[in-house]
Amino acid sequence: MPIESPAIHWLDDHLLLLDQRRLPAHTEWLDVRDAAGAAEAIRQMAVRGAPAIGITAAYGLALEALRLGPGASAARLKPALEVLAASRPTAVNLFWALERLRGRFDGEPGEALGKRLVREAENIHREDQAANQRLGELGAALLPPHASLYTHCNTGALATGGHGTALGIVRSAWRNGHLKTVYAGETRPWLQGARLTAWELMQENIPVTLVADSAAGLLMARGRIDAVVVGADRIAANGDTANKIGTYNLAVLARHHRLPFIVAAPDSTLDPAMENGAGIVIEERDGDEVRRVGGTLMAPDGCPVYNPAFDVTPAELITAIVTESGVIHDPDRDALADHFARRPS
Ligand SMILES: CSC[C@H]1O[C@H](OP(=O)(O)O)[C@H](O)[C@@H]1O
Repeated sequence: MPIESPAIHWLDDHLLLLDQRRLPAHTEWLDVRDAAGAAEAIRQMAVRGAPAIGITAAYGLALEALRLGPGASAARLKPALEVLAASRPTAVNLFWALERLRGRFDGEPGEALGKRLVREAENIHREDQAANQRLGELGAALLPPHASLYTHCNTGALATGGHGTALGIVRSAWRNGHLKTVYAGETRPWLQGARLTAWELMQENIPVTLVADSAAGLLMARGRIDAVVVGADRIAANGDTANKIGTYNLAVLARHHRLPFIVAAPDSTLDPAMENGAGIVIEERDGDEVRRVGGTLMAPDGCPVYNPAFDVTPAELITAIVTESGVIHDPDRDALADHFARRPS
């Protein structure tokens, strides 16, 4: 008998929505009823994007407490915490969300504990939606009218009520007339840009052109890009930023072409305990994600593969980091003003 709770409905909606998009069959519809199910949804990337991963982990832990019912206690939830924390290593939002729920363990155990955890998971979800709306507005305000943006990967928009982080900036810029078009990098090997960003922007009639990742340099060299906008999975205390593999390449290209490179992420992506990017764990994923495209083998079967899912962009290559708290890192603030002043009107 499924446990009736908002968490389940949300997870079903989220996973179902991915399923309804008829994305290349990456995931059959996952039936999430407990922490192990939520961890599998995160591991399989049925739910992906740093904020969405944190929200799903929170709901997964709450589901576990509901499943335990009168027997729910901090001790009995420990294995669930561990299986969720082990699902993916790079996005700090996952650990931040679990810590938020751990902070609600004290007090009456049992059903009351389950209710407290559902409430906290819902708070995290709601706060993230508001944060992404706010940071979208703040980021869009950095852009000149009719900016052409380059995006990489996707930014968990689905789980944050359609705002996302970099996509939050895109949506706000579109609404206030600061957006001409978006060039969405396909983002090999998982193709978040092709499968999610292009899909989401077309749903909202926001001008988007899908490009191979390797086209980014030509677009910048030909003056087709005004700024690069990306999300983040973990931002160290000095501003070094982990994001989808290929982000660092774009930051070097943007610097060479003197283009603003903007990172957009909620405060829950900040990791003040991490001094700099050297200590950020980079997830390595299965080689078949590179060997195969849509399930079809494109490389010799068994060919050795190195498949890091993230890289780290040094703070000095980042023009601005935007969170709901504002522009919190702008070592190169002049780059924005300088670039946009140079643009032909
Ligand atoms: C605001 S989403 C942040 C981040 O998450 C994505 O990684 P993945 O698709 O592997 O979960 C990507 O790095 C996004 O930029």
